[in-house]
Amino acid sequence: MADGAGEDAIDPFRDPSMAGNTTNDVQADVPATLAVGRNASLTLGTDALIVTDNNTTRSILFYNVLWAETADDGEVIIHYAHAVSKQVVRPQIISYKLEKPDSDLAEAWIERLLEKAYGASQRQKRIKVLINPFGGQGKASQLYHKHIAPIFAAARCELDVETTKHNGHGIEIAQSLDIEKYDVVACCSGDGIPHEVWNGFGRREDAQRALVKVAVVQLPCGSGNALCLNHNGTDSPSLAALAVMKGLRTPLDLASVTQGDRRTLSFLSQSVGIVAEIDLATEHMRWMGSARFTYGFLIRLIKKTCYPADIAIKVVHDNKEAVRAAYRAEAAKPPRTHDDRILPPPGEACGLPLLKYGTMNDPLPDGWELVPHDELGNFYAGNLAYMSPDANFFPAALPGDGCLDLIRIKGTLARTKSIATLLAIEQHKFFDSPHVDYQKISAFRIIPKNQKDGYISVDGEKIPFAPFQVEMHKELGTVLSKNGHVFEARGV
Ligand SMILES: Nc1ncnc2c1ncn2[C@@H]1O[C@H](COP(=O)(O)OP(=O)(O)OP(=O)(O)O)[C@@H](O)[C@H]1O
Repeated sequence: MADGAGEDAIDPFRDPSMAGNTTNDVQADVPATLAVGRNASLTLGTDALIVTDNNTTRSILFYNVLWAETADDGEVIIHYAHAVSKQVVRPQIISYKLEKPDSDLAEAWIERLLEKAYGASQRQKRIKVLINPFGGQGKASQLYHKHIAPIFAAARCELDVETTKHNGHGIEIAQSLDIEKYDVVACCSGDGIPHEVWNGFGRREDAQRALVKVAVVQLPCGSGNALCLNHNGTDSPSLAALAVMKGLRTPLDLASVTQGDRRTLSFLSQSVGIVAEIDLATEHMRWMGSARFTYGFLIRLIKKTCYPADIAIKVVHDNKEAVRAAYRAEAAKPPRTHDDRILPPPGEACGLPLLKYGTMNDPLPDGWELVPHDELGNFYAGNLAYMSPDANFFPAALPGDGCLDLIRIKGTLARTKSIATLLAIEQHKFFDSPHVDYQKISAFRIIPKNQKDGYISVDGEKIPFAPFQVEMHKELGTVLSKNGHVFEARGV
């Protein structure tokens, strides 16, 4: 996973005026170097701020610069995230007095620094922080105060912190949130709170405005932190906080899941079969962290179980070559610098989009065909790539292609082959495994059969063991991500 937090050993003598200069005309005459004391200077390099002080030179990546300002006495103060280890960054400050006081010059230079530090990412985000005190091993509050809040504060964000009080509280908070006051809802939790927040937005009369306007991000404080892994490329709380500070607004497809009379929004996955069972039947083993998924898989494999169902699928790309081509076409595009979706105006009624294919209660849509899957072992539809830190289950997944990636694996597969298939995930050979059926789809209906009871997982939450239907909504939700258009996962 890429991680841009380390202080690079870039060439400090590279001419900063030669490359990567994104400054506008107003700033063109601002010098790159600020003389700060007889033997010290601050220089805006290509990727980093170069600090020369008494013959020592070091660089601070622009990515790590959180804020800069002048103090009353004219001192230039720069706040940045300092890497104290591979997994932890902490805010630090450097401050220097200009050799010749010139507040206009200092302000202009700081503006240029912040432009390089933030690029297309919004500065001083207004953030509603939600902390789930029961997320993961119950340490969300501790993690927030130690690793996350200091980064947000150093970046001069406006923070409004609330602790969730009960199951479903995230839905209530999002449903009544004054969305004009916030740019981001940051969930210090597992994947459960983002799921609730998007569902809370989905219940509003201005659902589409809320879903486009307010980005939902996760700071990894739970046992399942897929949202963060995929968009920030890390499950370290402080690195994720830094990534969120620098995150680009990125549209994310969301799916409607209908079952009975309920319509739920799903951002992560829907599963029936072995993965659902592992996800839901091993909740009591949360203390194991993500290892519980591997453990659960091995235990269940011994049984070699089939989960028969009738399935209808609306296919977009029906074979691996077409899936790979779609992925590569998107990955080849330059990073997104702006969000070009239309934001419905405030006050306009804009509830969730209508369902193109109706609900599970409607007759099968025209052209759909229910196909018996009597030997089904795993039906797994994913919207993101990583499902857990070592599990890039859906390497071809894309945030805004309007598709779910669908994996089907037979339950009759020999145990040795099943284990080889599991191991193939970490070796990045899963996608090409001949035992894995992989497609991109826009909707499906699944009707489990010949089983009294079982597990169905939507975003890691258990839903009743009954038929359900899913339909994708292209770019309905919004996240912040490192590169704006593909996940922080190895693709295909
Ligand atoms: N104060 C609370 N008391 C009890 N449950 C809560 C509270 N706040 C939030 N929850 C619930 O905790 C559940 C799990 O949350 P979260 O995803 O943050 O943690 P997690 O450890 O990663 O769990 P999971 O692995 O199930 O996703 C959510 O369904 C949420 O509604």
